[in-house]
Amino acid sequence: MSGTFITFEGPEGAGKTSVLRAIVERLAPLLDDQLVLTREPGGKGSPVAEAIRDLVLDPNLPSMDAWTEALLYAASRRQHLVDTVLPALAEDKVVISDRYLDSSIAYQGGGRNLGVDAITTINRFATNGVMPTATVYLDIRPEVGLRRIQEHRQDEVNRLDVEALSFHQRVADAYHQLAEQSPERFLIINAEQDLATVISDTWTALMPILGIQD
Ligand SMILES: Nc1ncnc2c1ncn2[C@@H]1O[C@H](COP(=O)(O)OP(=O)(O)OP(=O)(O)O)[C@@H](O)[C@H]1O
Ligand SMILES: Cc1cn([C@H]2C[C@H](O)[C@@H](COP(=O)(O)O)O2)c(=O)[nH]c1=O
Repeated sequence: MSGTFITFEGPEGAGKTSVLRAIVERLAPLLDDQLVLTREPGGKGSPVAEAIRDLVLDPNLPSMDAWTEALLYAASRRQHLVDTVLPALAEDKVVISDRYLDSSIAYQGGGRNLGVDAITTINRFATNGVMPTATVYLDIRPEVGLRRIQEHRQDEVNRLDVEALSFHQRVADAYHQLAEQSPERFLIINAEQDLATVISDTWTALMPILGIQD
């Protein structure tokens, strides 16, 4: 792996989609075809991973065993790495992914109570230890993020959105633990600020990693 691998993480409604859109708009003219924007579960250029996404997020499925869910996320991740992330990094590109393995540790390890160690083990196996260069963490209290979604967005409700607040609190707690353990990788952004400030803070944090001068 030689390119730059940036991941965006956060609880529901943290603003990943909005912030990523703005960051990519600013980066695209600078990086041109050296920039790859993708997302998990699923991923750009990975039909198998996308098929797993449809399954794992389907709100109409009655229930799914938590370990099955964890394995499906890991399988989607594996396919996305092989199809999209690793080839781009081998060409020295900048890959930005909306979510990666920290999501599994937070949602399945924390939210579903499967434990951080077990989910880390499954994902080490799935990723062969490929870790992001840096991770932007949009830090928001779960109740604030969920309120944003309820107020502004009625579409695309997935199986995780509808979990209880206690689930989302465990997700946020697990993210905070990860950030504490890997301060060199996590760029923590206060996502409760107005959107323009969140975007500006994110840009400032990413510039040195991307070797860009303002
Ligand atoms: N800083 C902000 N302040 C107020 N509202 C915001 C802010 N950032 C995003 N929003 C609004 O909150 C809602 C959720 O934002 P967005 O879809 O970007 O978040 P997300 O993290 O991608 O959500 P999800 O976890 O559901 O994918 C949108 O309606 C968006 O306009
Ligand atoms: C990668 C990954 C994702 N999830 C959950 C988190 C979200 O509820 C959805 C993805 O939708 P979003 O638009 O990015 O918010 O999937 C998860 O539980 N585990 C994972 O590994």
